[in-house]
Amino acid sequence: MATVMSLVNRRILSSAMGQKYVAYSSAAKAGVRAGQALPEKVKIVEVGPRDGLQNEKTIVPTETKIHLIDMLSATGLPVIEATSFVSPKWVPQMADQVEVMKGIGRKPGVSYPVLTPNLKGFQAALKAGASEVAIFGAASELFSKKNINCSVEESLQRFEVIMKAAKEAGVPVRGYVSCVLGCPYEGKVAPEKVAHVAKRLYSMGCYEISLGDTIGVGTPGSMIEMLEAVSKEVPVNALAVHCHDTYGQALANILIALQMGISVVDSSVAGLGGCPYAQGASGNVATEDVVYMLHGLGIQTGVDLSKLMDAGAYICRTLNRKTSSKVAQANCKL
Ligand SMILES: CC(C)(COP(=O)([O-])OP(=O)([O-])OC[C@H]1O[C@@H](n2cnc3c(N)ncnc32)[C@H](O)[C@@H]1OP(=O)([O-])[O-])[C@@H](O)C(=O)NCCC(=O)NCCSC(=O)C[C@@](C)(O)CC(=O)[O-]
Repeated sequence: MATVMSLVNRRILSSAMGQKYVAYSSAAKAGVRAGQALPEKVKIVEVGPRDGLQNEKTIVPTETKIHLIDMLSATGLPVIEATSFVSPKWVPQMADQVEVMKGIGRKPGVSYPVLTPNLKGFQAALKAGASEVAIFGAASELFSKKNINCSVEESLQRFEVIMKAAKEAGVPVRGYVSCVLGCPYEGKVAPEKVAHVAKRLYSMGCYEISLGDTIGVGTPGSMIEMLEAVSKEVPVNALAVHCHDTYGQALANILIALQMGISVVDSSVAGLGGCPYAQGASGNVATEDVVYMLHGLGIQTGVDLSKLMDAGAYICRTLNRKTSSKVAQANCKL
């Protein structure tokens, strides 16, 4: 942690002095190599409207979802995951996916991907006007079974079918790997398993692979180990991290990922969320907290933090819940 703190201090100092920052890390054992620069820019993938809301117990009105997405569109976020085309029997909260896609005001330059577990979901997404989709696999057999009712291998075969249809339709596809740092049913997950699934998704044509710490159990140590294994199989510039914050490790894990060359971070406004098939998992890391940290490091995101906090305050007020964002709490926007 001392290394990370001095890294942060040096970044702030050197960015204040207008110099190009270079992080000299002593964590070489862990693969954080001396001389590795932090990225100048980070792309934030906002997953609140999908990952955040999918776990809400009471059905959120469609207009609320649309208003949230429209508010997020005004913040400068480049990607907002809007909904998912999954079975309404499995995730009733996402049953209004078509209305959400029809109702949102799409801002030019912003991408609104949706989750598609199978060809049926992909076709419905296309019909509803989705111009980007995401397929979602797992590094754990039991989680795959609980989440999408098939084995990891079967899921990859299903995804090949989606990829073929997506290529024909000219739709870019993002790939998720869940349980990269631990599984609610199997416990520890070997980094090699994560690397295997990530490689398969990348080889079939996903332009980006998002590595999900679904239950937020990872630490900087396990994150480094996992990223070392995955980056042997998938170029680091095609990787993203997707950290839940159950154990309060998400920002530290993200900082490690940045040090290792990753420049795409998933997060959820107000820290909304959790996976319905990962009991006990808390929400994603709050987007407000990620933006605050990145801007503090002198890294550009293009996101207006104040507008983002307005969006977070809106959804928390509407759902009558407390924000999980420390930054929002500190700024008393609620
Ligand atoms: C994959 C299935 C569908 C398999 O579920 P299944 O029951 O095996 O599917 P099936 O093919 O046997 O079909 C059963 C019924 O579902 C219907 N169906 C089938 N497919 C669809 C579809 N696409 N859209 C709408 N309906 C669909 C189908 O038509 C049929 O309807 P019925 O004849 O009984 O009336 C199901 O397991 C499912 O929907 N799972 C989704 C679970 C989910 O959304 N989980 C949360 C997202 S993943 C996540 O949060 C993790 C992530 C990405 O954030 C990263 C991280 O944090 O790790």
